[in-house]
Amino acid sequence: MKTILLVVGRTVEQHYITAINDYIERTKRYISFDMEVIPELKNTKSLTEEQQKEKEGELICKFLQSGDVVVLLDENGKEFRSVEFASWMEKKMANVNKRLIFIIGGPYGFSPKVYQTAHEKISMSKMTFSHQMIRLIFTEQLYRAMNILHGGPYHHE
Ligand SMILES: C[S@@+](CC[C@H](N)C(=O)[O-])C[C@H]1O[C@@H](n2cnc3c(N)ncnc32)[C@H](O)[C@@H]1O
Repeated sequence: MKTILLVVGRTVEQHYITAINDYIERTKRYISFDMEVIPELKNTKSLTEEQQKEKEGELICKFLQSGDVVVLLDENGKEFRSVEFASWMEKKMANVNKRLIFIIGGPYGFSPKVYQTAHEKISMSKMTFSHQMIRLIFTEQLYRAMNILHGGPYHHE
């Protein structure tokens, strides 16, 4: 199984880039994992929030292939403890043949079409984070999950 984190818009702040790449590299010790970036839209000032979400949604859907298992990161999704997320990942690793795609929305979230396409929604907290910050939170949790499954020393409880 290949695991992909699909995001909208490049990260420009160096402190996020360094930290996100660190967790991606650490996670790659355990699974095939990459972050794919859909370039940010141009001239968004002439678009309403709904139009921006629609256009971002079209680009997201274009990236998806049949057989993908699509999981949205969404404040209203299912919440896990870290050990529970590790077990959830373990099941996916056993059952998903091709690609497990986690998607982070743009600044205004997802279009209705993306919600319709998704198989599951996962929340990292009931609070809303920026679309940049959530990349770091998710990659850290994915690394933590892998470390838990391999009995590593990273997670304590
Ligand atoms: C700034 S938020 C968008 C908030 C927007 N109000 C909405 O309705 O989704 C940008 C993206 O970050 C992700 N995100 C933010 N907070 C999250 C959380 N607590 N759990 C999971 N994903 C989150 C989601 O993918 C969201 O689409």
